[in-house]
Amino acid sequence: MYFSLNAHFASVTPNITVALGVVSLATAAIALLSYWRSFKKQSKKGFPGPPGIPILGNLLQINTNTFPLQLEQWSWEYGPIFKINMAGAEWIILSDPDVINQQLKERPNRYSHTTKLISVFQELRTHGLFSSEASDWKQSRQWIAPQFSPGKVARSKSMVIHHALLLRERLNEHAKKHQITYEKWFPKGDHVNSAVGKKHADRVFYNPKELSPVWSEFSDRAMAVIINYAFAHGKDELVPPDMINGIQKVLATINHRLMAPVPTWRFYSTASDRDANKAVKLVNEVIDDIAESIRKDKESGERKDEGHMNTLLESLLYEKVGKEDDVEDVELARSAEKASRLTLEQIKGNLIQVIIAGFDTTANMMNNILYAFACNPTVQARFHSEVDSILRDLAVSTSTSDLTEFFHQDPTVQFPYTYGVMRESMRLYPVAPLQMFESNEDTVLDGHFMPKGTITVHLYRPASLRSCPTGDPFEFKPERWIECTDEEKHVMAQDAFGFVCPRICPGRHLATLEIMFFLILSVSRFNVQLMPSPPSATPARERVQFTSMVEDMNIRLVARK
Ligand code: HEM
Repeated sequence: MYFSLNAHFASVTPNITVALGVVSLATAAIALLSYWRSFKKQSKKGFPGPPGIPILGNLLQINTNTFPLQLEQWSWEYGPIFKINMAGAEWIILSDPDVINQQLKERPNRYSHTTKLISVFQELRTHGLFSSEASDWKQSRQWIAPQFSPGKVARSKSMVIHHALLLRERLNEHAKKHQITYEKWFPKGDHVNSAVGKKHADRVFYNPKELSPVWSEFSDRAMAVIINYAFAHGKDELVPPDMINGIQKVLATINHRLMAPVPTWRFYSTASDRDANKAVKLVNEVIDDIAESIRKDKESGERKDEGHMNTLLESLLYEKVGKEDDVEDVELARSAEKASRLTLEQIKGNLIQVIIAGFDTTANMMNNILYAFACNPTVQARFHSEVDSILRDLAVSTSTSDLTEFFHQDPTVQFPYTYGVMRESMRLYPVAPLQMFESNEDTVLDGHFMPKGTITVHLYRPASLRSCPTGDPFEFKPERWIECTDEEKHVMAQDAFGFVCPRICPGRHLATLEIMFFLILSVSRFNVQLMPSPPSATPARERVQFTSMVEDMNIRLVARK
């Protein structure tokens, strides 16, 4: 019986299979056709946007490492408001400064960071100001922002100068290595002559991997500055050397998770997931130890002298800071008072986040400035001459105290051209070129309905270029920052640290001080040059992870006499 049934099926199955196959193919074809029609119809109405393919839309045209550049190219083609289709979800891409400003002002009620970004930080126990929203954000912002006021940052001058001098030493080592590489690649004199006539003469070499990259030096110094500022200054002995490396791993894991299409770490942990968790645990333990040590200092009355740079953690753990007649000090005291209502857990999450937000951005900015110098030798020469003429003998000084005494003024005022270089690099090579937001309610944009949950991407560079109030917006001209009016400066500067909105970067004064000292005291001692490269060389290009930077720069440092 069993057999006969099988046999019966065997005899009718081919006919049924063919019929079913034809029906399913026809159904699929009809479904695809109607999807394609509705897709075409959708593309016609509403905002313009690049054509995509059925079902996936523009998804396959997006490369996770270079997508800001891709979106920017489209923004020039399709205008300041356009849309892309990400596998059925419509994303709105903005480079209209007014619309961007309006949306930023409407945070956190109407727009917020994407749910994915928030969960990535929460799952790694690094949740804090940057990843929080609404009242959570307000509470953190109230005690963190005053801790980065210009006055408090100015007290860290000596510490930053110390790291700028260390950076100079490290860059000198790179310059020596670059010289060796240069002489190997382009040998002169006897070597070339002796190679003439040889059958397989190997006179010129090129392998960019041999050029020692300098980014890690900027990253190490920027990390050291922010860790010192946050909690480590004066307590260095409590910071294990592997902590810095660990924090870099945490950032790499955050990058990876933000880009990952599937949250695999929720199901199984890879070695890098485990490393990141270990690193977060270690930072937490270090902060615990330092907090305990501060508490003991406080009990034993060993509070540091006035003028001493209190770390962020120290300021928070002393209930009262500074003099009552100083507005900034009163703000700091209020900030400490607000923080005293938080648990150490909440403070720790924020400290880790401040480090993450502060080191990569600054290091990448330094990297991009070097590239700008290499591409603009005339700008570089003018920068050298400004630093040489103002610093004179101090240009080669290695004394932190002499230099701290010299820099009693704001370096952005003392060195206006160098400040212009920094701002111009931020304008043309921004490290935070875009941000993504999710709408928390149904909205209407330019007459178009956007349902709750729509993703909006802000493209800051084309927005800033579109609204540039000075001439030649695509050219690298630091002098525009000196020659412009205050109003023009305000328009040009608004994008780099997060437009003018309540969430403007609280670390901007520290980042500016750091970049200025790194440029004046370290980079000014070198000529940054593009290494000659063959036509087949990979061109320099911006790539984004958590933040963006120029890669494949192929530069060398030549120590100045
Ligand atoms: C060149 C260096 C830097 C650049 C270009 C930069 C840029 C930005 C931008 C564009 C935002 C706005 C994000 C938003 O709108 O949600 C931001 C926020 C933030 N930045 Fe920076 N930043 C830099 C350095 C720093 C430093 C040194 C610190 C450390 C103190 C820091 C800490 C933060 C924090 C905590 C936030 C979140 C603020 C909030 O959501 O209220 N940044 N930064």
